[in-house]
Amino acid sequence: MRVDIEDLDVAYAGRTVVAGARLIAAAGEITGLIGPNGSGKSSLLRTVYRHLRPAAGRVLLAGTDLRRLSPARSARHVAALPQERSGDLELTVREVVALGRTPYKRAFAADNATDRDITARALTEVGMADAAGRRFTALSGGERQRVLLARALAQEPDVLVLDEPTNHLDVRHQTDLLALLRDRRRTTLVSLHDLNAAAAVCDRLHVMHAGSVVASGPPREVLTPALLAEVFGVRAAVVEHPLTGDPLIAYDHRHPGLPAAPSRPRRPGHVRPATSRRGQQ
Ligand SMILES: Nc1ncnc2c1ncn2[C@@H]1O[C@H](COP(=O)(O)OP(=O)(O)OP(=O)(O)O)[C@@H](O)[C@H]1O
Repeated sequence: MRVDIEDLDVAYAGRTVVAGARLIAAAGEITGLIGPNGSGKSSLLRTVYRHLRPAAGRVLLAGTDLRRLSPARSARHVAALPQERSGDLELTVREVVALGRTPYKRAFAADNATDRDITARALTEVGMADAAGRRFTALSGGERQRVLLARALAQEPDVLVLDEPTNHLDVRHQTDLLALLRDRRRTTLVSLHDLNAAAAVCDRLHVMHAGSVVASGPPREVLTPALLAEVFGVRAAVVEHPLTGDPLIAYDHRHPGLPAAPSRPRRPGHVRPATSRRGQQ
């Protein structure tokens, strides 16, 4: 199910932090959002999982304005792993994951056999089946992250929205999570700080800077030394990953960052404009 973000503004108490963002998350593709701290990635994602209302513009789900759907209906289509954490849930791991079934149930209805199967499968997929009976609050940060991903998977959404899903995860679990996303092949909108992970897993990337989408395209076209310098202020070489052939960014960690980029960078000429629809469904 395709997601269109059209001329989106997001504001907090009248302060605009995302301005005129346009992008498409094509059906069945993994669409990555990258950008420096504070560039607006979470704010944009919050409008897709309806934590925030757009100040202007629209989010379309398969052509329908999200705001025309009831919360329960949109929750059957869109599930999120947000940054704002429900950290104090006094529930077991299994109960937290079962919350993903809520949009399919009448108020206060108990889980049926299908709900229990889907919950168990989601826990297995994230490698947390053995922890099903533990208290959620007793888990480590990375374990909580995986349980909350299982909750989103149990929601059986058409669209997964993941805000920094690899936060807290060790390298093995990062790799497993990214493989899971690739295998599931559903429409996924994901923000990532790890640009090498983004290069490996995303079909298309959108780069945010100071509230605007400044470049869009396949990772190979977007992740260039010039863009990394201009948007992220780092010196880096982009080489070919010796095992996978994906772009691999080799950062120069020996020297401080480059001089601060202007808040509205020039759109790099070699990157396809953000509004391009070529190759999208
Ligand atoms: N709840 C909020 N209330 C007020 N301002 C906010 C809120 N959340 C974010 N902001 C501001 O909005 C701007 C964009 O923040 P946002 O969290 O969307 O960026 P981000 O790209 O996700 O950053 P990061 O990479 O650090 O997670 C920042 O200036 C931030 O301070």
